[in-house]
Amino acid sequence: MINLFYVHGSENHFYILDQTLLNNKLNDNELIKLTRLITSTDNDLHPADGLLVVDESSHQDALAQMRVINADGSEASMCGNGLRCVARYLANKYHKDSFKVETKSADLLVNRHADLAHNVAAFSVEISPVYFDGKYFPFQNLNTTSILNTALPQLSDHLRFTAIAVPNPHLISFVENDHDLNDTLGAIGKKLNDPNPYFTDGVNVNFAKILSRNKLFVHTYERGVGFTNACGTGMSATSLAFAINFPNLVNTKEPIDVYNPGGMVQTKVHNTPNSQWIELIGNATFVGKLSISEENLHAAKIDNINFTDTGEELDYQKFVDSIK
Ligand SMILES: N[C@@H](CCC[C@H](N)C(=O)O)C(=O)O
Repeated sequence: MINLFYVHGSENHFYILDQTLLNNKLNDNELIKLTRLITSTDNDLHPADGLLVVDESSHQDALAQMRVINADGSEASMCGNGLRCVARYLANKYHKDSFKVETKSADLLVNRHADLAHNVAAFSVEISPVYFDGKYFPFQNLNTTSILNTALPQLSDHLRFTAIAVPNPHLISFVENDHDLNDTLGAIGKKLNDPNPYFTDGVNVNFAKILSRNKLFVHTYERGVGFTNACGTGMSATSLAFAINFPNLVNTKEPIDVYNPGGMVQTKVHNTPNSQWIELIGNATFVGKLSISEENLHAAKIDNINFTDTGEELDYQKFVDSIK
């Protein structure tokens, strides 16, 4: 039997599959079918936004490789909440606290962090490379070549937007009321992730409320998923947009507290002319494991649900209560 680990960062849930444990690795079609199974709401599995696939890396510097398959079967170039969970998985497997993980665009540094609370393990992960260039998030028909605190009347009659790839694409807006934070976000997120003339590859859409100096609440409509409890790359890109668009409200020498519907993370923005990257610090919670035969993994089939709970979720919920 093979274990699929059920994990979350800020309640952004995934299953981790370690391909190195299999006699025969799943091919890409099988990975997509498995992702559709574990993200479907038509079964009794714990719900997830995607599959994190761990494999060997051919890069000299990297301990292992992580791939991210979204619920709709598309592959993302990065996942911040997922990388923290994979970092914890690899840290335990290889008895290391600091190492690099190969992702689609870069080998990223991860470090074990002090627990956030009793039994709430945490990791910090590098979010990079950062791009403002439209070639990393192709957009068209918006009558602009860059989106940096820019009004986009095609999308909204009152909001301004910033687009940043980290390196997956994010569109960000700072909003003032709950209607925009939820309903307008849902409408724009859906519009830009259905076939549309503006972002033809889709885009992750993050709406943020500024709570105070170095403090944000971020809500995300994810490409390939829909509304999510939290998006690690989204909170990182939004923190950078916060520092750029509201320099009087951000001290980049201090962490930014980023609250989200599933909890909170901290970000550290590194924004110098020569280097832009973000450090994302947050929980990496292992809720439990689902045991499944290798044959059923290949067939994307579950005969009976064999799930073992770790008990960590109870402690995570206590942590969330403590920050409310
Ligand atoms: N939840 C993730 C981002 C996952 C990828 C995204 N859906 C995309 O397609 O870019 C995170 O925590 O960063």
